Amino acid sequence: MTNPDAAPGAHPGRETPAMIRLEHVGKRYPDGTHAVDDLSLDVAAGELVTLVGPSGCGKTTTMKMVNRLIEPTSGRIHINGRDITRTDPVKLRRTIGYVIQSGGLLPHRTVLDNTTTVPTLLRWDRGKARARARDLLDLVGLDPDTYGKRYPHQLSGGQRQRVGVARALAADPPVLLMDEPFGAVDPVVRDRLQTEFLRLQAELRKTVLLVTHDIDEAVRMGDRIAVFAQGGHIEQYDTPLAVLGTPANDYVADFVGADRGLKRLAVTPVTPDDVEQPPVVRLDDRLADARARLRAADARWAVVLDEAGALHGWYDDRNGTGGIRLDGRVRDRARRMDAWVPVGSSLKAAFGQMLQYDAGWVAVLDGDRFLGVLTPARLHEALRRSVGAEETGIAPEDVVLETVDNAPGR
Ligand SMILES: Nc1ncnc2c1ncn2[C@@H]1O[C@H](COP(=O)(O)OP(=O)(O)OP(=O)(O)O)[C@@H](O)[C@H]1O
Repeated sequence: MTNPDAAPGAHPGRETPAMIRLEHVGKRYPDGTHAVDDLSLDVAAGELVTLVGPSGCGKTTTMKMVNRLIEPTSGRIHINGRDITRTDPVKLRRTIGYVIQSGGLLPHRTVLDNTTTVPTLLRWDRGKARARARDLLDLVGLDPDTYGKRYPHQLSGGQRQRVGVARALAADPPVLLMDEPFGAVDPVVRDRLQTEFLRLQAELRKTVLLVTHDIDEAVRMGDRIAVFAQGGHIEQYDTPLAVLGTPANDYVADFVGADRGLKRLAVTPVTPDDVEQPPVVRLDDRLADARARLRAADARWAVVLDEAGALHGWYDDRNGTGGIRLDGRVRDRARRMDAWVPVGSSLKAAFGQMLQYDAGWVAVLDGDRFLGVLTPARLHEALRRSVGAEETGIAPEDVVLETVDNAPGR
């Protein structure tokens, strides 16, 4: 299963031919350090793979061998079927976007000039290169008129990172290498940059290798995660759900942390099977009719939709009619409620909405269509089902749970 927060079209790679293939790759530095050892890895086109592990375990060395900033001492690396040792390294690097932690911008060049670096090296027409750079700055959330003429020191850390991403994408490379790209900014900015990059990736579907030492970032960003250990080998290479659900060994279990059950919230999607159906009334319904419907369903509250069928909020019958005439309309008693998530969002996003709105449920929508509500009990069930599925190999929807009483509207 792919990461629900990750790019929708990005797929775990087994069905499609690899865009990046490492075959028994090793790197021994001249001083004898064995940084990478017999490492094999396939990354499918359009897939985002995170390389995660503690400091010094060979993640950066592995990544730099893909654009030949470092030469392997054994093994083969192919990009799109071509052995990269047969490609001139300088030419190769112009076809691979590269984003590093500090942004890696040239300090004496403006943001616009930094962004046009690779297209200029590729001898693009100047007008075309600048137009492309402006589009990309816009895409990464920087107004080109405001920021294009600034120098890197006139930007915040987060803005520099955005320019770094725009620059890496300028020549439209199929492959993007990102080395701790969000490492130099504070957690709030990092979270925003991660979200923005995932949105961008959903559109661009680049083949991405992203190095991080942060398991949360690896889980959030990756379609698949490669967990590295000291000595430069991979202990597990799988989807975030599988790595969190069934760590391959004690090392991986230790690395992903004791709270891996919680981390699964971020990678388990809300499906239509998870929602329940409380009674639904419309703003224009008569209160008497709404009450009758609630009574018939033995429920205390109902979801309220507006005339167009969009979520408005809820109607609570618990306090009786309190003197309000029953020939009134639901709109007289309805309360607004903005807690909702699109189907397919992560359970974590749904839980976040519940907390933000202090709500006992969130509506789940498919486009504008109301599918039902997710309650804390249902959320817990979905999480347990996903753990059960991982342990038993059964599809999540077929996992049988001993359920708690969580009937809607009660
Ligand atoms: N030029 C070099 N010469 C000798 N050893 C090196 C060289 N570059 C890196 N190493 C060693 O190779 C190992 C892997 O380094 P690498 O930078 O790939 O790790 P990493 O997982 O990216 O670490 P970090 O998260 O700290 O960046 C380390 O032990 C490091 O000290």
